[in-house]
Amino acid sequence: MSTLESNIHRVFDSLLPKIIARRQKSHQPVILGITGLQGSGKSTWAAKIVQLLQSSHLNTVTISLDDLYKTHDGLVAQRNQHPGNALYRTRGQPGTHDEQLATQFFEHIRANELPVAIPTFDKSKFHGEGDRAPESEWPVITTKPDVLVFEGWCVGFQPLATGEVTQRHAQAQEEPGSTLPRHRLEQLLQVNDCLGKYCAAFMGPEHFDFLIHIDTHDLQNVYTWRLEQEHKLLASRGVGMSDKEVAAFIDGYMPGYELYLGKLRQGFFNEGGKQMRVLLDKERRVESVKVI
Ligand SMILES: Nc1ncnc2c1ncn2[C@@H]1O[C@H](COP(=O)(O)OP(=O)(O)OP(=O)(O)O)[C@@H](O)[C@H]1O
Repeated sequence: MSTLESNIHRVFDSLLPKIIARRQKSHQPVILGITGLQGSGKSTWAAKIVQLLQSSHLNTVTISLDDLYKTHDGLVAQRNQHPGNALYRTRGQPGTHDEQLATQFFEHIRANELPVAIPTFDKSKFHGEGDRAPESEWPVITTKPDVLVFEGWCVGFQPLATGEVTQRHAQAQEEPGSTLPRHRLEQLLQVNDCLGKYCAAFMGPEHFDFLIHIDTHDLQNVYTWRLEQEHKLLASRGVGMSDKEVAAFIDGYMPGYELYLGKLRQGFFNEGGKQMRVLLDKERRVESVKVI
């Protein structure tokens, strides 16, 4: 077993009894969130955790926040409505997902209203801009899930009060390296407002039972990981972003990290014991795991 696998096992082993206990208390599926920085391994962790849950005889389904994007038309409309907002130039930020689709999906899952189709987004459409896959291609859940694993880069983020965003934006003008000054305050507030709507509808602490947060001490590591990933892609497939494109891509996520990671690190839930903070070092080795 690789080191990564054994680390995932370690986290899983401590979470499993809690998941089973929660499952026995309610008919609703257990909702486990997995969140983490770009390239930190969210999808890898999610896939392995799903596999381990299945082998523990827990019927498990999974969805990524990436599958809940607006249609291509919706993404274009969002971009056109906010022409000056660089954060809406591509998909990714709160505001680029279909809140109604997400809300309905989670409501059906929670109410065990089957069958439920899992929304699917095809990133290859429109030269990589992506579009929702036709509904006929969505996988369908026909048996009651015990666990739903919901993975996404901004899962666990919670909106800040307007005054707090204003203050952080003002302070950041003096902070070398901060990406916040690259955006106007109202642009950050637009995203913050959408995040608030997501949390009220389907992504707030009350919508999850447990959360795994994959984090690191130094956000610069995110650039290193993504560069490595793209270099591997270039070597194996001959396609991939240039180093400059990678940096610009990651830059788009930094304002979110700068604004929302503080609260997530302190704790997503009001009560303790439900969040696991996995801290990775520069080589993506697990440095520590803390239950919050
Ligand atoms: N701990 C690790 N050590 C080395 N490589 C890793 C580790 N975790 C993941 N990887 C590799 O890094 C790449 C990105 O992993 P993965 O897609 O799981 O990350 P992600 O956080 O979901 O990324 P993204 O945010 O880009 O969707 C994959 O090629 C994966 O095999």
